[in-house]
Amino acid sequence: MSIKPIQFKDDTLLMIDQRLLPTEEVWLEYRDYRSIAEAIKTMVVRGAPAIGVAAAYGAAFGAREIEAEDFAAFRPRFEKVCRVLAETRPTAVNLFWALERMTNFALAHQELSLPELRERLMAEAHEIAAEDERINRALGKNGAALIPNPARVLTHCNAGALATAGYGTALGVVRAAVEAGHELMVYADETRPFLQGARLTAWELMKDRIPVTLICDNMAGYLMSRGEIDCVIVGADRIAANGDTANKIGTYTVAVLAREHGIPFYVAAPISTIDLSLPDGSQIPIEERGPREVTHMGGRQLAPDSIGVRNPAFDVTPARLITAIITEHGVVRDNFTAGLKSLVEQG
Ligand SMILES: CSC[C@H]1O[C@H](OP(=O)(O)O)[C@H](O)[C@@H]1O
Repeated sequence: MSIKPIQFKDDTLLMIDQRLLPTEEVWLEYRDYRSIAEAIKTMVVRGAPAIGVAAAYGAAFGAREIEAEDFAAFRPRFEKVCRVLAETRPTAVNLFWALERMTNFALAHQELSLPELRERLMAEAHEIAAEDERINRALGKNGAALIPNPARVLTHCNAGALATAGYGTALGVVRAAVEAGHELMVYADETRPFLQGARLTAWELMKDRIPVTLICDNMAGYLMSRGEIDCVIVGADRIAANGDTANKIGTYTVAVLAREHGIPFYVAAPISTIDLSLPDGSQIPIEERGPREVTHMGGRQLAPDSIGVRNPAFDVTPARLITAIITEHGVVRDNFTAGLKSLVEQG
């Protein structure tokens, strides 16, 4: 049973602190939108779908903090809550998808009393969380059919249960393949600088007793050249209308290597990660994070003081390097523009 990194108990949001895994399993408690926004920004909670779920809960808690006579007075204050949450991280479109859904829900129910609206908004956040896990299981089943049996699967970053409300997207495909009886093992890229692969993917797969081997990011090409990788599967933070995909920094590098070696490269993501408003990936905002993630590891300084640092947290893999995009509504193999539009319109 895969972990649920976001839980709601006794009117409190509990989120596992993903900055401390794998050595410390610390659950933090949240009851206000500003602390939830800080948790997203500092990557206590991370992963596109999980960020969306956390933002939905942030909006619901924010609504509870608003004292207003009527909806007309409530609305601008609720929109401010959503703005604070929207300003946390720019790349994962799930964040904005969730906030838009919460805003539209409030507008559609503005005739309710404010106490009732507040409760219904919290219920909507619960629904978004519950839907996410159901979506991941459907996505996993759609993707499992693509995984060879046996298979050595390379992943990058963490698109697992820890990156969602449960089960995972890329790792949801891995879990579904295992549940379908596939014999497989996973090579997990460590994924510098935040080490989601080493710290999170390795940890959650070992908890689920799925064979996993950790590699440094610069080892993937060597293993591919020796025929030791059968397919690659990654998550996504934003997929443009033509299939260009933003994902964790280093994903593009893996995709180029996979193409060079004739290895299938799969992207697994829910429909809420598809952004049809962007015709291609050139306009996807790429988050730049602080230098300390690069210059320090575990509190130890790795580079000279005042060294110049770049730290883009994502890159964009062009659709031409992607074999298929796996969603809960089905798999798109080529002509991504038409295929993705059709999947999104299935609603
Ligand atoms: C299903 S998670 C999608 C995506 O989010 C991660 O980014 P971050 O850890 O910075 O939130 C990574 O790119 C995953 O592939």
